[in-house]
Amino acid sequence: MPHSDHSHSPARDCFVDLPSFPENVPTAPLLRISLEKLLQNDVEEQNRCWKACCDLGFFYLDLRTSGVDNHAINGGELLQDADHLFEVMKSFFDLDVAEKVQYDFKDQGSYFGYKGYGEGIIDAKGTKDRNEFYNISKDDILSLSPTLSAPLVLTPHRSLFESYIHRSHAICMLVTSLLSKRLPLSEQARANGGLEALHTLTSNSGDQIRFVRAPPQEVNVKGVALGEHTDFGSVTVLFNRLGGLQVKLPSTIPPDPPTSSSPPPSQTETKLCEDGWTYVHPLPGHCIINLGDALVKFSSNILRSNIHRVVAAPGDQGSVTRYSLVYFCRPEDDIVLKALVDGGEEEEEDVTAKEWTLRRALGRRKEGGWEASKGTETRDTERSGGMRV
Ligand SMILES: O=C(O)CCC(=O)C(=O)O
Ligand SMILES: [Fe+2]
Repeated sequence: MPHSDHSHSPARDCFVDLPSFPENVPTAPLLRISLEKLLQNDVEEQNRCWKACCDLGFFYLDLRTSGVDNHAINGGELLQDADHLFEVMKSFFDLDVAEKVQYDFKDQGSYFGYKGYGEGIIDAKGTKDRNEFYNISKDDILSLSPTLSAPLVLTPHRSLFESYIHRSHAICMLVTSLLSKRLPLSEQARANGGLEALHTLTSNSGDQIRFVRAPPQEVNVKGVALGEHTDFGSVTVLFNRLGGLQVKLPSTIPPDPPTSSSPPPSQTETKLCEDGWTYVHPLPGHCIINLGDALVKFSSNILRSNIHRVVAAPGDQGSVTRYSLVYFCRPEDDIVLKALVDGGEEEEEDVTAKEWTLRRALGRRKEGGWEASKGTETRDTERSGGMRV
């Protein structure tokens, strides 16, 4: 059965006012899962979603619903919040660097707030990244922790952040509850409420909104903006509009071939598609969902947290500034990241979600921190060789 089952409809697949995604590069065959069908408890769609979570850990979620939304989950309103946040993040990134750096809290041991351009590393050699971040803490916005200082352009938008957190978290819980039902959780883990009970919105956690900006790169330099990584948490909701996100496909999943061979892709783009690296084609009306390391650990490798990175956007898209909006849903701070399934693999050490996130996030902020910032990628490499637990 082909992994990819989506049909391309060019008119629907373009974002207005942005160059279109080129047809001459291979793309990742992410399944398109319909939120509407999941909300209708469509078993076939649940099966596809489960399969995507085990095979690749990445899928598109079509948020365009026609009225089946419930109080917590509303695809159309989440899309509206995301549109609004793209505008808000531009106003933040447009501030002077001198102002933005006032909100870099790294020296206080926090990964919330601003990370300047080149202030993170993308590999073991210490190569600098090519993007800026601004991380907003869920606990701060929901008043579960002290309020961090924030620039004036952002403070009027706290209620938008709150709405976006609620709506994204609800999507993450929909996915988590589907996975919780299908995993062979131990009796104890199930009696304790399954995976959902580890992600209560009102408990302290490292959940965060992230704004990302990457400027166009020089044509002959075009390289990696955000180094290869797996996400640390449980479920990630991602909105991007320009290409540049790449996943490293396991050998069992071939990329979708380019739909046109002329003009040929640039040498840099061809090089960026070596070793299984493949572009993800952003789709309007959809978010991209991917799973993080916490779910790999809870499921003892049944679920997949795939390696990904961000490179310069391909084709004409490379001349435009790239923005993306992310929501990271993570287990509550005190939860120990260990197998919750019967007969699961033992972890080498007991690490709580809070320790894990701090170690991984801050590791990428310092030279020589690469090793400490690593996640479950090694298991990923073993699995891409065909190993399945
Ligand atoms: O910008 C993107 O498309 C992906 C960003 C990402 O992977 C991350 O922030 O963890
Ligand atoms: Fe990521």
